[in-house]
Amino acid sequence: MAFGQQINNLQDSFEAALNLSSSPGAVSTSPTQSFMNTLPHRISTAKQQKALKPFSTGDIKILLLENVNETAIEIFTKQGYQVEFQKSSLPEAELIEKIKDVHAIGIRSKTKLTAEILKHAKNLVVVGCFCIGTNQVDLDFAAKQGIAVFNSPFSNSRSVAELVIAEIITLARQLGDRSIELHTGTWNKVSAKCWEVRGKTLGIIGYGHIGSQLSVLAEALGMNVLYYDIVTIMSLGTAKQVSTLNELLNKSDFITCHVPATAETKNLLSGPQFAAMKDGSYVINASRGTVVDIPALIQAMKAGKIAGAALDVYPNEPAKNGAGAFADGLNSWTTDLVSLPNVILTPHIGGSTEEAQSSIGIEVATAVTKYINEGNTVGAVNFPEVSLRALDLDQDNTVRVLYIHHNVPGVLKTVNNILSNHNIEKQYSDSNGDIAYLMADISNVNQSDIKQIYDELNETDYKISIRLLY
Ligand SMILES: NC(=O)c1ccc[n+]([C@@H]2O[C@H](COP(=O)([O-])OP(=O)(O)OC[C@H]3O[C@@H](n4cnc5c(N)ncnc54)[C@H](O)[C@@H]3O)[C@@H](O)[C@H]2O)c1
Ligand SMILES: O=C(O)CC[C@@H](O)C(=O)O
Repeated sequence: MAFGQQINNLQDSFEAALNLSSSPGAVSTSPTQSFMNTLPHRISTAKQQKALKPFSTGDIKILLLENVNETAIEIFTKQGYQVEFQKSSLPEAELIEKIKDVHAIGIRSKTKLTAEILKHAKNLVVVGCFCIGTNQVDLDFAAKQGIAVFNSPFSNSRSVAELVIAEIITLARQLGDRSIELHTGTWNKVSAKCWEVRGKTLGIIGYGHIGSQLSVLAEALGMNVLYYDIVTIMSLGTAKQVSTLNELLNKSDFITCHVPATAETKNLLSGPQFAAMKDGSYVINASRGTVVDIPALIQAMKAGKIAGAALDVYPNEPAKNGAGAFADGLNSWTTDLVSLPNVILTPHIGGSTEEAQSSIGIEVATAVTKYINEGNTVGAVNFPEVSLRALDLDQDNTVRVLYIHHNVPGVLKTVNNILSNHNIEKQYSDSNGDIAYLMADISNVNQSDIKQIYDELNETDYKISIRLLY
């Protein structure tokens, strides 16, 4: 049979498989003519690594929201994916409409991918969070739907740490107030309650990527550094870990939060914690808006207990830029907060630098592309991390099986019964809680073998989704 004819038959059999399946990932398994037309060319370049494609790259639809960096757009466009780009996040109803149709979505911190929204995402294979935080995505629900989620764990850490350093000095010198006064014509040359930061103590809550980077910068300014974390972490420089949050609060002049949004960190700093701080201390939060109880902070500032605060994050944040967006309608305490002296308010820009955004764009877009094209989940935050070495370009009768399933006894036995009728070149499987993921390269298969493998896997119990790459 001529090669072109074989390819056409293979395409038909995949399209048939597609029509038979009802799994969430099934839409992604069928090659189309445009992809198939590129195959003879790719195969003729012997001894290079084979570029696996899930189906026609031109059919892959990616929705990028929240002004994701152009480096990501370039990477996706080079792959031939269809990219839709929006500067802001979308209202829920519009997001639900759009998400029904896409295979990948790229977001930052504002887009909430709740179970309610993800339920509509029948074709969605992967979410790219172009940021550090992933609390805006229902990670468990996504995993149960067979949707892998990737983020960028540290590309903007340095930017946040630098912002916090700037804020420490800004608060200590009341720079925000002096600047606002002078902008409105008031000359107010004062030194009362303005301090050097040298010799002061910085208390860092959460000594991860950002907290530890900040520790190094603060020591370079001559500050003493204490930190509190739920895990024991090696200190950098001469920083010291303390064993209780209260100890940190009692001993620090500046307290800064760098923890994720979790049930445990909700209102981590509230009335009792402000009361435990030294008189005249300063509070900084560039982590998540849930971590600091802002009405309690307002009270502590009004009582003169806290001398200043810098906030970059809020429980509710506007969906897009614009005048009037930050108001009592969004957070009821806004008027009270903005009227306090020595409060620095920034619109969630801790990670917003050219350097950070461009490297996040590259990092997350590359991870998403590798998952779409190769099934590689290294770096996924809700999936087991599995990777198989690439196929050689001349391995043209090989199919890569990606099988996402519930982690229950007996599944692998069933799956390997199906696969073991063929030559398994290599195979790797891992689990993460309830979700397990198997990658296998099966060689010497023809189109009817591939269709059979697909159909049989599709019938297995506990399957979540299947993709076949070749
Ligand atoms: N403002 C911004 O633009 C911006 C930018 C990047 C990250 N962030 C936020 O900052 C957070 C921290 O970022 P990171 O990269 O340093 O994260 P990380 O995961 O590297 O570090 C977080 C640290 O917090 C600790 N921790 C968790 N729960 C804790 C608790 N209850 N008490 C004390 N410590 C606790 C962890 O053990 C870990 O060491 C992110 O989760 C993200 O939400 C904000
Ligand atoms: O860019 C953003 O929207 C989020 C930045 C930051 O909070 C993060 O989690 O990386």
